[in-house]
Amino acid sequence: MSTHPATASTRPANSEGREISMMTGLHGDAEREVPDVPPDPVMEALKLNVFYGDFHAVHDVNLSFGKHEITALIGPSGCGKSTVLRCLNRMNDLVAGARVDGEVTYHGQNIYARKVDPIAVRTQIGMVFQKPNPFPKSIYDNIAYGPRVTGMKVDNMDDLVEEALQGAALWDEVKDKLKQSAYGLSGGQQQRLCIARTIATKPDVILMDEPCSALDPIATSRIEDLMLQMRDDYTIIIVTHNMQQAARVSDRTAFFTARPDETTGNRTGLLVEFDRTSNIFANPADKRTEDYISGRFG
Ligand SMILES: Nc1ncnc2c1ncn2[C@@H]1O[C@H](COP(=O)(O)OP(=O)(O)OP(=O)(O)O)[C@@H](O)[C@H]1O
Repeated sequence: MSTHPATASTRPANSEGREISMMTGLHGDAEREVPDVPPDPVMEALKLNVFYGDFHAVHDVNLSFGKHEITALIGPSGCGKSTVLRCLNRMNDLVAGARVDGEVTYHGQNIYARKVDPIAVRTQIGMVFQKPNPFPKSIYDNIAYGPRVTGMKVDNMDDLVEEALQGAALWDEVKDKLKQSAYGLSGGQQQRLCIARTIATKPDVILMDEPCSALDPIATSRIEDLMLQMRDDYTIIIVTHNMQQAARVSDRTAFFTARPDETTGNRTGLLVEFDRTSNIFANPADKRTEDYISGRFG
């Protein structure tokens, strides 16, 4: 099993690589140089295990998230992608019966250490959900809400709202209707509003849990463009079922699968392979990755 990019050069070549790469629309390293290992890791998961009650949902995950990179978490349904993502900003604290073992570090500090405030963690490590979930408030108040409730020092809220909406590529579409309800926006606009709401509190890392799964292809494409723009300012970690999307936007990909327990049949998620996205799609090290990305299972 290869879970480290440094092993990439020792892998056998995959004769199907070119075909898979074309199938997924992979942009590859030609557009961006992706180093062998995640640069200046902002976050790391170290021997991460997650349980829901007695159920061992995720086994021993080690991952490193490079600064200003987009990392995609992919794999078949139930392999623990969203569970891992939720551990990265302690969202699993809010799930009854969930227990996390191991460490998640943010700039070297374990976010599960006793003295750490989970609210502060979620301010630094923001999250965008699968379904756009604007508050039943105006566009303006959706953005201003986070800074207000977290007591952020804001010199000029109008400027902050504009900056966040600009950052989410929504400003031009809403600048004349900031006081109107966010519910009047299209699904794609609502999702960009949720991204603007997340960036308004000035996070460092943005977690995205299938952010485009409720959107049409045009809205999806706008969000993907936005992610690529945002990469200059944020570290982004995305769960996606859409392999083309992982190939189009991410620098690095982690492929997970689920292994059934021989006695109980319970399926525990595990990391199979973590590498540069170009390697995962064109030259995967593990047969399970190759089978998945070429559509042979999952
Ligand atoms: N709140 C919960 N309580 C109990 N079990 C849960 C809970 N959330 C997830 N699970 C279980 O943990 C396992 C991993 O689920 P998770 O949603 O993380 O997988 P996933 O790979 O993101 O799946 P999908 O692609 O279908 O969204 C599954 O078996 C799921 O049923």
